[in-house]
Order: sequence, then structure tokens, then C-alpha cells
Amino acid sequence: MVNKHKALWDKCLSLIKENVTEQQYKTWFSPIVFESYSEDKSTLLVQVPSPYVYEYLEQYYIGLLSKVLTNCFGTNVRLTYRIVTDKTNNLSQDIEANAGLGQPEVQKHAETPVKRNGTAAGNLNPQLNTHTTFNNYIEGNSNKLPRTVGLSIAEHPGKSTFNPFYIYGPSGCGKTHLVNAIGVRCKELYPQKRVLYVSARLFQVQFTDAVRQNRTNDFINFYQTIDVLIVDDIQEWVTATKTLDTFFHIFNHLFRNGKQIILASDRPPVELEGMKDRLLTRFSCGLIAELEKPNIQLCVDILNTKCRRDGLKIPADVIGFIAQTANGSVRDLQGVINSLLAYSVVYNCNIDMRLAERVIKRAVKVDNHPLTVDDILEKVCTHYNVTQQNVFSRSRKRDYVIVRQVSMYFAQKYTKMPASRIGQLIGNRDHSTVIHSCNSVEKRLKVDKAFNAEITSIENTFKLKQ
Ligand SMILES: Nc1ncnc2c1ncn2[C@@H]1O[C@H](COP(=O)(O)OP(=O)(O)OP(=O)(O)O)[C@@H](O)[C@H]1O
Repeated sequence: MVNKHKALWDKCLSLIKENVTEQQYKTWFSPIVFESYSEDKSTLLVQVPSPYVYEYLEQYYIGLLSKVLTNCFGTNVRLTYRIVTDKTNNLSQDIEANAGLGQPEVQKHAETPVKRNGTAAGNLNPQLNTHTTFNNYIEGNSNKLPRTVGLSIAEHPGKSTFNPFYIYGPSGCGKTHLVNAIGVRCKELYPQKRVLYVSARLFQVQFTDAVRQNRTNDFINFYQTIDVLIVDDIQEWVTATKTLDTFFHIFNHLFRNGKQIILASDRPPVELEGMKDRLLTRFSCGLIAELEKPNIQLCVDILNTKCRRDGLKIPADVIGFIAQTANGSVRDLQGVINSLLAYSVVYNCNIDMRLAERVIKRAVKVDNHPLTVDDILEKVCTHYNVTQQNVFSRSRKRDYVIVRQVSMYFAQKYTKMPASRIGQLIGNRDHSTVIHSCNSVEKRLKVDKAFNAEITSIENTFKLKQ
């Protein structure tokens, strides 16, 4: 049966091919993937690779699609797009096509923004990825606070002072995973709650669409029925004034009614240039938490977990090397592991340091800028788990002294700055302190094996910067 429907879809494609240019076909129709056809509902489900493709098809090709689908599947055919909203996490959203496909009334965005029957949770697909949960969200120093807060929100949505919960951090550090995990846990604990994850981009597409169809009120009403609203990547709205104004109304309504709002962004609210103050102050009235780049230990833990889960055997030194060089992006870490696997299978070789070095150069963005004292301080502090304030302080605590000395040693080795300048940048010390520090480190390197290994391991983190 699947084959029969797939053949009908292929026929649609060949009809479309005859009606558009080769380039148009390649861009807009080749990426569409046939998913299924339901005889009961006369509904064809196709996957499109992004909200943008969906929007474009709807805007420019709905007439053509309508004609060829009717021709091949019959007059009652309905079309639903499965829109991939997040490739990494395998997230998608099903949206019914616009008018012209035989249905008596336009019923677009069936799952989200417009007409709905009642507000029971059962009617709503939360658009959550059930694979990214708290269980596989590894905890480390860099995410301890957001993770703990996230758990508490999931247990008491809308009830805590963490409303809204605004989480920000660099790309690939786990924001989407965390906000999704909150939604999943919340749904497990409170199945009756209407939880919804939506990317800012999709929200905007839906809104634009609703405006075009004179359905803005439906759109707002729909979002005002949500109990836990999770919006990802809200930095995408900085120039979308109308979307922001609408979100402002939705936000106020939800907030006033004790509903939970969770927002994720790549920057803190103050850096959302172009957003009006009235929104920024609202974003800031709950909890703003930074998700920092994972430190090396967390990267090692994530890699080990991935290896255990996927049954991979990767030597500890290779894991350590990947963790140190992947620039703190978990996505990069996973990419390196996948590339390593592919290489080892294709070339039938073991995964070792040589292979890791080769793969990493291709997989991770190589930074060709020369090392700065700031870079060095950051790496050394991360390695020893102390803050830069500790290093700059006057404290003679042994742990801080070591970090200061090692930083000065590296600064002299890699930056070619005069000792006086290095001293200035590392806690305002004079040049004799720098010279003394470098001598102490060099002396110790000659006699202390463990210290030697430590220095090499920190140097590995600079490798890609040379
Ligand atoms: N602490 C963690 N434990 C396990 N996996 C993690 C952790 N942090 C991130 N990941 C994984 O890393 C990948 C990237 O994470 P995610 O997509 O959540 O990042 P992001 O911060 O939302 O990135 P972007 O801003 O680019 O969208 C995902 O596969 C996620 O599951």
C-alpha cells in the first residue's frame, strides 16, 4: 500500500517537474520526502526540511500542489507538512496545508495557532523531543544551576519564582536539550497540562500566516491557553516588531494567570538589541541563567556517556583530547565522535590519537588567531577550576599561585610579550614576578612527571590556536 501511495506521490512530482524550472524543482520539491498516506483521512503526509521551505511552498506553489495532488490522489485529498524544526534533535511539527486541497474550510496549523476544540491537553502535540531528557542531560559545573532550576520548574510549573525562566548561552552548549527536558518532565508529572515547545522562527512563521489570513485573534487565543510555553532561540525576534508585540500580549496573559514561560536565547536580555524595554523587563523578572560552555570534565563525561550508550570503545587519551579541543560545543563533540567512527570503519583502522588529530582538524573550527593572555588565563583557570579573580587577587594560596605561575609561563612562551606587560595583565604584578614564575615552572617541569603531564594537557587545549 505504501508503495502504491509513494508511486502516486512520485507521479505528482513528475507533473510538478513539467510545470516548474529545473532550479525551482531542485530547490523546493526535491527535498520533500514522502512520509505516508492515510486512506481514512485522505491525508498525504510529506516531510519538508525547514519552516522556510514550508512557508515558500504555501506561498508560491500551493495552487500547483493542489492541482497535481487532486489529479493523482483524488478531490478529497488533504496535505499535511511534517516540518523539520530542529535537525539536531530530530524535532518536527505537523501543519496542515492551506486552502485549495479540497477541504471545505481552511484548517491550517491544525496543531497550533488557530481554531481548536477545547483546551484539553490531549488535543495538543507538545512538539517535544522525548529523547532529550533530564536522564541524558549530564550535569557539570557549567550547567548545575540551570539544570537544578529546570528540574524544579518542571516539578512546579508556574508556581516558583523562576518565571519566566530565561536561559542563554553559546551555540551547542545544551539550551534546547535543557528546555526540552523541562517540558518532557513536566508532561510526565502533569499529563493534563498544555505544554508547548516552539522555536521563535516557527512562532513567527505561524504569526505571519495568521495575519495574512486575518486570524491574529485565533493565534493569540491559542497561545493564551498554554500552561507551559517554551520558546527557543528568541534572539531571532530582535527585528520582528509585530511578532514581539503579539508575544508581549501572550506573555502578559500567561504570566498573570500563573502559567510558566521558558525562553532560550544565545545572549542575555540586555544584549537583545532592538527589543523594547517593556519586554526586556518582563524577561528579566524571573530567573536569568547562563549556560556556560561545558568545561573539560563535563565534555569527558558527555563523551563517555555517549560511548557507553552507543557501545563504542574509544581510548581515554583520545576522549581527553577531543574534550580539550572541541571548543566547548557539545554538538562539535558529537560530530567528532561520529566522524571518528566513520573514518575507522571506512579505513578499517583503530580509533587512536593520530586519527583523532586528523578528524578534529576537519570537524572543529580551527582558530588561527594567535593566543592572547586572556585565552591562556581562560584555559588555565578552567583546567584548575579557579576563577580569574582568584588569580588576580593578592592571595598566596598555593592553588592560586600555581595558576598564576603557569599562566605567566604560557604567556611568555606563546605571546612573546615583555615580562612587564604579562605581569600587568595577570594581576598587575611586576616583571620580576613573571621571570621568577617562569623559572619555577621550568624547573618543576624537569623533575615532576605529573606536573609535566598537566602542562601538556593544558597545552593541548591551545593546539588549534597556534
Ligand atoms: N549536558 C549535556 N548532556 C548531554 N548532552 C548534551 C549536553 N549538553 C548538550 N548536549 C547535546 O549537545 C547537542 C547540542 O545541544 P543543544 O542543541 O541543546 O544546544 P543549543 O545550546 O540549543 O545550541 P543552539 O543555540 O545552536 O541551538 C544536543 O545533541 C544535546 O543533546
